[in-house]
Amino acid sequence: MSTESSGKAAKATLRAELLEARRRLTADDAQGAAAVLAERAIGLGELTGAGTVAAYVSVGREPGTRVLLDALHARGVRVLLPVLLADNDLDWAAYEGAERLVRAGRGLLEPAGARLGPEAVLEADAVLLPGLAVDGRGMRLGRGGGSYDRVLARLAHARVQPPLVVLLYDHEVVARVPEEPHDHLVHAVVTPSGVRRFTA
Ligand SMILES: Nc1nc2c(c(=O)[nH]1)N(C=O)[C@@H](CNc1ccc(C(=O)N[C@@H](CCC(=O)O)C(=O)O)cc1)CN2
Ligand SMILES: Nc1ncnc2c1ncn2[C@@H]1O[C@H](COP(=O)(O)OP(=O)(O)OP(=O)(O)O)[C@@H](O)[C@H]1O
Repeated sequence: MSTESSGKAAKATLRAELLEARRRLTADDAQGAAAVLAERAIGLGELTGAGTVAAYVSVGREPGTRVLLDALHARGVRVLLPVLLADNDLDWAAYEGAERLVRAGRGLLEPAGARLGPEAVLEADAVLLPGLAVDGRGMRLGRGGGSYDRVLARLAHARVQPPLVVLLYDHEVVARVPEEPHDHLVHAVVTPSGVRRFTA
């Protein structure tokens, strides 16, 4: 078996375990974590000077981003949110408040405003990306759609290097995330117990 296919299989196994663990979280667990995560994330140096932040709307038992989105929006930061395209690539639109979010496919909430195009993410001064796990190198495991792999490839191609930050639960910082050649490292992870930065 090639390194690539074994990485893919190992990712699928770890992804299933972590999604199952998230499903077991109670609403109270999730709400408690979201409040602490928001407080930590709002104070991040990576976000304090940012004029534009690319983020996402947490759904289900994902580590909560809603309080953070409102705090950034209230601070005058331009917050870009993803819009899932048919091929799993991401378009972007500005966050205009919770009342301007609409239900989309796959349980997602997406911004109702004008689509800015997939290249809009290149304007972000920091990128908050979803994940299921990260390891001590900053290797991230996503949902497997490859959406953020494409975002990260697009940033690398344009030679822009905004800080890449993942919000996770504590147990999702793991010893090792299986990797494939297309994977990119992130710079920091925020969990309820703290912030960890990775140096390449
Ligand atoms: N909140 C959020 N928004 C995001 C992402 C994400 O991971 N989280 N994405 C990251 O790339 C993109 C959307 N990609 C997605 C890919 C797969 C599934 C998915 O498998 N959903 C399940 C139902 C939800 C669940 O229980 O997990 C499904 O369709 O069966 C969802 C979003 C862009 N927006
Ligand atoms: N730059 C790219 N362009 C198009 N497809 C890509 C790119 N990078 C990776 N992919 C494809 O996306 C699929 C999912 O990759 P992977 O399992 O690494 O996703 P992930 O990083 O866990 O998820 P996500 O990026 O959505 O958070 C793979 O089949 C991979 O070949």
